[in-house]
Amino acid sequence: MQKQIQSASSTKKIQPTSAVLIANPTSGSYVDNKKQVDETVQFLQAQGWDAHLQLTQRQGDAGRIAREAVERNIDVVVAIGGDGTINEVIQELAGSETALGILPSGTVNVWAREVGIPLENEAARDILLQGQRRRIDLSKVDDRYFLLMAGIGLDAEVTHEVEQKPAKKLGVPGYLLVGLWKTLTFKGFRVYLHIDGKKSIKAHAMQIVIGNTQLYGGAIKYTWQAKCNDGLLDVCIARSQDLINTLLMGIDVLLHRRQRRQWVLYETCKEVEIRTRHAITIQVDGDPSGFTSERGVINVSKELC
Ligand SMILES: Nc1ncnc2c1ncn2[C@@H]1O[C@H](COP(=O)(O)OP(=O)(O)OP(=O)(O)O)[C@@H](O)[C@H]1O
Repeated sequence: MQKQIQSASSTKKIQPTSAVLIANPTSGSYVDNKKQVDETVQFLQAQGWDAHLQLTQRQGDAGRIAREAVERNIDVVVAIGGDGTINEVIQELAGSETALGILPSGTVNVWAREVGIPLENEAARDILLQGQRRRIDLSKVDDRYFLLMAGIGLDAEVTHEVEQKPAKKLGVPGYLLVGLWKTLTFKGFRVYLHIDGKKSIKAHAMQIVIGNTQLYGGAIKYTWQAKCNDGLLDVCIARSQDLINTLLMGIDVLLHRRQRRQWVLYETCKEVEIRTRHAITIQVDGDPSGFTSERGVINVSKELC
C-alpha cells in the first residue's frame, strides 16, 4: 500500500468535528483574504466544528502545528496558504488519519487548481463542509514528501533566484521575468537516471520534472499523465536544446500540444535514482530544496508502508 494522506475532495463522506486551521500570513493572497479567513473560522464553528485558527510566524511553524494536531488526533488540518505551506503540513499528515483541507491563499495555488478546490474562500469552505475524503499518494525526494512535483534544473534555478531577490514581491510576473532570464542563460546539465532499479537513461537535460500530479505552475503540464492515486511517479526529462528549440518546446508545453513529446523523455515508475556530475538545483513543491551535489544520488519514490 502506498504512503498516503487523506484529502478533502472525493469518495467517502465525513463530518469532521475538530479542525486546526493553519494560516501563513506571508502567503501570496493572505492579506486580501484575511477577513474571509476570520469569517470562515466563525462559519465553521457555527456549523458545529471545533475549529481553531493558528497563524505561522516563521517557516517551519506550519509543520510544527500540524504535528501537534496529528498527535491530538484532530480530524482535519486546513492549510491556509500556498503550496509551500501545504508541503510543510503534509510532512506531518503522511500516514496519519488526519485529513488535509485547503483554503487557497498562496500566489499560484497549484494543488487547489489540480484538484478543483475553488480559489474563492467562500466556495472553498463549502468543500470543507460538504467535500469527501479520498486517499492520495505522496512522493518523496530522499526523506522529504511532495504532493505536486520535484524539479531539477531550470525550474529549480528560477525558484532559488526568486527566493533571494525582490522578484518574489512581484508574485507571478516576478517568476516569469526570472524564468525568461534563466531560460536564455541556463546551459543544461548531464544526468544519469536509474529507473526502478533496471532501466538506465543518460541525457543532457535542461529540466527534469518528477510529478505526483499534472499541473505545473498553474498552467503547464510536464507530467501530463500523472495521477495522485496510481502509485506511480511520472518523470519528464526535457532535453537541452538551442535557444530557438527551447522556445518552440516552451510553446508546445504551454499549449499542451501533442508534439511536446518530441522534446522530452517520459517514464512512469515507482522509484528513480538521479545522479549529476555538478551541483544542480532542486525544488520540491515549488520551494528550493538544495543541490544535487550535496546528496550524490537523489532517490525519488512513492513510499511503501
Ligand atoms: N509566517 C511565516 N513567515 C515567513 N515564511 C513563512 C511563514 N509561514 C510559512 N512560511 C513559508 O513561506 C513559504 C511560502 O509560502 P506559501 O507557499 O504558503 O505561499 P506562496 O509562495 O505565496 O504560494 P504558492 O506556493 O502557492 O505560490 C513556505 O515555504 C512556508 O514554509
